Amino acid sequence: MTDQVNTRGLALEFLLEVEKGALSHVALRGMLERYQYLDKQERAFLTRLCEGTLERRLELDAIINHFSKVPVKKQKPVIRNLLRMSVYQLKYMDQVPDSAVCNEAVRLAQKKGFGTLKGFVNGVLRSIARGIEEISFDDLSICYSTPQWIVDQWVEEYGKDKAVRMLADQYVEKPVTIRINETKTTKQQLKARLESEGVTVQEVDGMDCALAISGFDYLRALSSFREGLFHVQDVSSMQVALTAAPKEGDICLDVCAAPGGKSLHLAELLHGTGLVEARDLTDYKVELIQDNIDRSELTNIRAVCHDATVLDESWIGKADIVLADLPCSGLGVLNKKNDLKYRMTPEQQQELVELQHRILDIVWQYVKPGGKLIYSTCTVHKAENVETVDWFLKTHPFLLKKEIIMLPGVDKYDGFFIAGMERKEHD
Ligand SMILES: C[S@@+](CC[C@H](N)C(=O)[O-])C[C@H]1O[C@@H](n2cnc3c(N)ncnc32)[C@H](O)[C@@H]1O
Repeated sequence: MTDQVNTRGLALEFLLEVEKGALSHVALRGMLERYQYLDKQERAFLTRLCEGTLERRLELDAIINHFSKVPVKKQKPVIRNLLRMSVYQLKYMDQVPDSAVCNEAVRLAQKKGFGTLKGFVNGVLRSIARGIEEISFDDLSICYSTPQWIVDQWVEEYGKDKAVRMLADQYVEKPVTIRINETKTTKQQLKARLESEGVTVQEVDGMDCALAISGFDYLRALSSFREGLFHVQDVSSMQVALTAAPKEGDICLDVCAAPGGKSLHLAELLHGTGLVEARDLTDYKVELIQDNIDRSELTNIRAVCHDATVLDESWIGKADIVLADLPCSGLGVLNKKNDLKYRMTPEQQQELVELQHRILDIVWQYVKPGGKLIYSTCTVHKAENVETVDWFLKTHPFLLKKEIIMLPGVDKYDGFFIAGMERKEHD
């Protein structure tokens, strides 16, 4: 590693940006793109330090508060984030010697204009380095660094054993799964191509259209990705288009489609026939879908800007399949979105439930009699899943054909919910 101080300085910049409200995955991607000159090992160190410090924040703060006279909340943002990332290294990055962690933190404090607090940073970190093995926390919220209200909701909805497995799953390292674009390549060809690009490739049990990849630097550096030979998608998300099971010639409408993973999957399953209209709320989101369509070179799909809460009379009774993969609290994918848990609130969850009801109340009208409505979310919150479906079925002319509930850490892949419903022939 050429310059760890620089790498740590970048991690500190990232943490400050996120504290000011930036989305962590956007900020991290932006930084890795700006600093492409970093070598693979430095990028891995930086990614781990940024993501790890964020995802363990509540635990790190509890450790700092145990050893520091000034509580985290009262510290200057630069100092508290510097301490958090240093404690993360002390606790979770065994390859970094404790003395290096303390020395680099002191140097960084000075470099950032906090020379007067060098003694404080050094004192707190050296006490933590000496005492870290002796402190532990019983509280699930601190142990798994997850806000108390989420812990309470999961224990109430799933019981303590499952809730603990769901909490622990946030920290399990998983390979990236990809869906093969079978209109452009085969599994064997793609496997060989990825291996020639230095990627480690594994089969995914029971999923012929998927592979698990690891050991690559970043996706856009792979020509196989730029050529649209695959799409990054979790195995749970792949179940959505598989549940929809489109027949050749079907007309499909995805009402909340960006960045387009499930729409593209539907279009691929149609083998060049039929149509998928992939909609989202803003021009920016529609551009994301369009980029993915361009990369995949599929011709039976188009991206359109439309607000799903507004009825489009021209589509009433026209769709064989309507996909409603709706905005949700995302609590099934905390493994991938490491700071979402701090941003979500019970009030926002309630607003999302209301939005889901509003959208479903409009979009069911696009389904032909006998056609399918697929409702899905990437959360485990029952009010957004089974309870929304119960409400929908009581008030709309549909039958439930299939319900899939996947819990992180309990089932093998991301937490996800899918309800496959069929419109009755007569309302
Ligand atoms: C769960 S994501 C969809 C993921 C997508 N189906 C995929 O597989 O790539 C939900 C999407 O709903 C969009 N959205 C939110 N409110 C909307 C609205 N009123 N109308 C249309 N789209 C909306 C968001 O912009 C977001 O892209």
